[in-house]
This record gives sequence, structure tokens and C-alpha cells, in this order.
Amino acid sequence: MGILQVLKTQLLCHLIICYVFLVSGFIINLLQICTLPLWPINKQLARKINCRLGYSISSQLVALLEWWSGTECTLYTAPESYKLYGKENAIVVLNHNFEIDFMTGWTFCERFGVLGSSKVLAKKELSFVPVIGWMWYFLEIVFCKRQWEEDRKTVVQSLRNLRDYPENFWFLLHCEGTRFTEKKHKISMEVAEKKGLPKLKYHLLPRTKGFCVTVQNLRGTVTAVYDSTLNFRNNEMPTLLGVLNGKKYHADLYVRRIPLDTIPEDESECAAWLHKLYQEKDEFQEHYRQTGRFPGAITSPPHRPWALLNWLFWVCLLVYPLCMLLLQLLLSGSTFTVVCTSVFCLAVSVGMRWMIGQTEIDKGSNYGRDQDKNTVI
Ligand SMILES: CCCCC/C=C\C/C=C\CCCCCCCC(=O)SCCNC(=O)CCNC(=O)[C@H](O)C(C)(C)COP(=O)(O)OP(=O)(O)OC[C@H]1O[C@@H](n2cnc3c(N)ncnc32)[C@H](O)[C@@H]1OP(=O)(O)O
Ligand SMILES: CCCCCCCCCCCCCCCCCC(=O)OC[C@@H](O)COP(=O)(O)O
Repeated sequence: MGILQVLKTQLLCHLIICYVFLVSGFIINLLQICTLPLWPINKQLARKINCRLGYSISSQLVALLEWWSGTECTLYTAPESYKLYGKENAIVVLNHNFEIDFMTGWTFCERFGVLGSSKVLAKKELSFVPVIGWMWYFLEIVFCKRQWEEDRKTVVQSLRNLRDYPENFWFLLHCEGTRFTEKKHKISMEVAEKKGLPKLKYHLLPRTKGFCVTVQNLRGTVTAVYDSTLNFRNNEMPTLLGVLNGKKYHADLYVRRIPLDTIPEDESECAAWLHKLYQEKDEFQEHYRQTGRFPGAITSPPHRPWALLNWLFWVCLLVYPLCMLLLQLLLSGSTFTVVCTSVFCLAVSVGMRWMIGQTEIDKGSNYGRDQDKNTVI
């Protein structure tokens, strides 16, 4: 193991990375609040500014994945579709199996220049996560409680608000609604059986309401659905802690571009279309399992330097004052101040660990563990 690799596993490095992320995140959240008076005056300008501010937060996680852990991202897709990525609005349908699938998704967004404006139908709980959840509020992310009767109105309204969005965006839908676990898979296949639907081996049964309502409300705004299937080489189950420790993974993403006008308008036909899509996704996963690759041509969308430059900017800005502060503390010789600072640092570390916990499947919700009730705990 090289010296750099050893360095990447050191707690001190992790603390510095988390410190930079948290402090820069709070500064950006504050700047986002400052844009509030601009919204009623020039909404499109406020949106564009927020896209850039949001980029400055999410690209730090992209830099962590691409530059710190060195994770490689390979794209399998048709060359004629590739030309359109980043140049149109699209709905992205992605499997939900991995703890870092959000970071991998963001990395592809970054490569095609839509990271700041990327959107998702996210569970409401994520809106309370400091930095990222607060940033999402300003990026007009669509939140749901995963209780359709309660969600219908707000989801439809939030989707309609996106119709005049001034930047190209990708709208991500994890139609399975929750991350894959063996228990959730078993229950969801019982539901499939009851509904007379074919069983899926690698996916949970998709929930159709969110997809249909998104297609309905973004018709005319979005031109295509990107059916995306993600896997990691060597059966790896990557984690955020692994990435933080500098572990290199290899992500393979298969994307099929499906023009939106080929998707049925009628709700039940649209639901049936989505079920068929997931049966095809299951076949792609089987193909990957058998051959170690997806069908389609391989392309590696080029790295862009902006995520790294943004990260280095924040490191330079925030690490020097931290060092000065710590030095002053040590020189002050006051036990009280040192104890208070240590307690504060410990509290921040616990807070960061809680945030990382939000990405862990073991600590995930109970949604989808019961076929009769949509229990969300
Ligand atoms: C190209 C690379 C990627 C680019 C990336 C682009 C952008 C990146 C942007 C951001 C990255 C950040 C990522 C953050 C990720 C966060 C993601 C999440 O938070 S996922 C969780 C929240 N999202 C969703 O749930 C979306 C999918 N869900 C839906 O759409 C749902 O329909 C809903 C709108 C949430 C409503 O759900 P609800 O459960 O209330 O209703 P449904 O009608 O859909 O479901 C009831 C239906 O399901 C049947 N049922 C019951 N139990 C089960 C079960 N266990 N499994 C399956 N089905 C079940 C039940 O019988 C009902 O059936 P029916 O309607 O026939 O009666
Ligand atoms: C350079 C930066 C380094 C900082 C290191 C620490 C960063 C901490 C970042 C916390 C990120 C919080 C955003 C989490 C997004 C997780 C998305 C996700 O995968 O949510 C799960 C839901 O979809 C489904 O939930 P379940 O029903 O499975 O339960």
C-alpha cells in the first residue's frame, strides 16, 4: 500500500474532509437563504444562482468519488443517444441497490454538465439532512412522504413548477421507492404474484404512481426517459465510508434513451409500460451477472476538472483558518477552552456520522417491508 493510500485511511484526513464539507455547506446554505428576496423579482436568475451554489456542494461528493477514491465510471450506451446527454431535459429511471448510487448518479450528471440542476423525487426525511437536504429546498427537489394520498397534490404542484426551469435538468426516479434488501424483495415479489406480474430477480416491484404522474406533468418539458441500470464490478457493495477511506470501485451504467412520446398517456397503460421496463432491466442485470458487462457500446465520458477545482478552493479557504484556530487554542493554555473545543469537535463528528448513516442500507426505512401497509419508519 502506497503512502497516499495509507494517508487516505487516516481519521485526521476524514475529519478535515468532513470539516470542509460541513463549513462550506453551511456557508452555501446561508448564501442560498440570501437569494430568497430575489425569487419574487427575478425567479429565473435566482434559480440559476442556486444551481451554481448547489453545484458547489454536490460536486464535493463527486470529487471525493472521482479524485479521492479514484472510482471509475463506465457508460454503456448507443452513440446516437450519447450526443444528446446533457442537451435535453430527461427523466432518469435508476435501480436502487447501492449506498453510493446517488454519488455515482451525480458523477454522471457532472460529466454531462447537469449536476447543479439535477432533480429527484426524494423521500421527505432527506429534506431535514443538514447541508444537502437544505440545499435541495432551493433546487426545487420534489419531496414525497411515500403515502400517495398525502403526496398527490404536492408532487404534482412541484413537478409543474419545473416546466419553465431555465437549465437542462435530469429528473431522477428510483421507482422501487426504497433500497433493495432480501426481505423487501421477498415481500415485493409476493405483491407481484398477487397482481399476476412476472417475478423480478434483481429489482423490487416498481411503484408506478410517481412515474406516471411525472411523465404526465413533464410531457412537453422533458424529451426522453433514460432507462439506467447501475452495477459495480466484482459484486462489490460500495459504501460512503469505503469511498472516504480511498477505496476504488468500478461503476458500470447502462443507459437506454427512450423518447417520451413513445410512453403511453393513459395511467394504467403507463403503469404496465413501467412494469415491462423493469422486466427488461432485470434481464440486463442477468446479462451483467453472466458476462460481467452490459449490452451496448462502451464510452467513458471524460472527467471535467471543475469538481476538483471547487473542492481545492474550499480546502484552501477553510483549512488555513482552522489550523490558526487550533494553534491559538493550544497556545492559550486554557484547559476549559481546550475541553470545550474537544466536545464541540466530538459533537460535529457524531453529526457527520449520523449524516453518513443516512446513506446506509442497514439503517434504512421499513418502507416496502409490509405488503398491506406502506409503513414508513
Ligand atoms: C444517469 C445517472 C443518474 C442521473 C442522476 C440524476 C439526478 C440525480 C439527482 C439527485 C441525486 C440524489 C439522489 C437522492 C436519492 C433519494 C431517493 C429517494 O429518496 S427514493 C424514495 C423516494 N422516492 C420514491 O419513492 C419514488 C418512487 N415511488 C413512487 O413513485 C411512488 O409511487 C410514490 C409517489 C412515492 C407513492 O408511493 P405509495 O407507496 O404511496 O403509492 P404507490 O401507489 O406507488 O404504491 C402502492 C401500490 O404498491 C403496492 N405495494 C404494496 N406493497 C408493496 C411492495 N412491498 N412492493 C411493491 N408494491 C407494493 C400496493 O399494492 C399498491 O398497489 P396498487 O396501486 O395496485 O393498489
Ligand atoms: C467531500 C464530502 C465528504 C463528506 C462526507 C460526509 C457526507 C455526508 C453526506 C450525507 C449525504 C446525505 C444525502 C443522502 C442521500 C442518500 C440517498 C438515499 O439513498 O436515500 C435513500 C432513499 O432513497 C431510500 O431510503 P430507504 O427507504 O431505503 O431507507
